[in-house]
Amino acid sequence: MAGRKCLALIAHDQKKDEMAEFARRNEETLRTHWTIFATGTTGGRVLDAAPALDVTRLKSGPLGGDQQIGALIATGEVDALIFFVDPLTPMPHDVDVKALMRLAIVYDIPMALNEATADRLIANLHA
Ligand SMILES: O=C(CO)COP(=O)(O)O
Repeated sequence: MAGRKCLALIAHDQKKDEMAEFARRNEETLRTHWTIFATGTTGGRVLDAAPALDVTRLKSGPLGGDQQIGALIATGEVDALIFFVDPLTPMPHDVDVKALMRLAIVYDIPMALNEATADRLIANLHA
């Protein structure tokens, strides 16, 4: 749908419940105003929680999904990134996570790393 913005969603395993709840709680706003790209497992959880959403599932993060989202940012296709990061668990693909955040900074994409910021981001950007 023309005029919709593109949102990238990612959540680490310990944050996936939070992401599912975020999607469920904001289903109407997300459905109306946002096209969503998500890493594989996160996208599955989001669709389970909010089936009406337009979600394209990419590869799982550890298998390259973070880098796919980075590529979309680099080509100008992502308007905002919501990444619920688990700060307490070491990740084998930590370099990919850092690279993705780096691109979000380079291309000046609004980036929410927790729920409080994510709520404000989607509320402000869809207008
Ligand atoms: O690991 C991730 C981000 O670094 C998320 O990937 P999944 O959504 O496939 O679990």
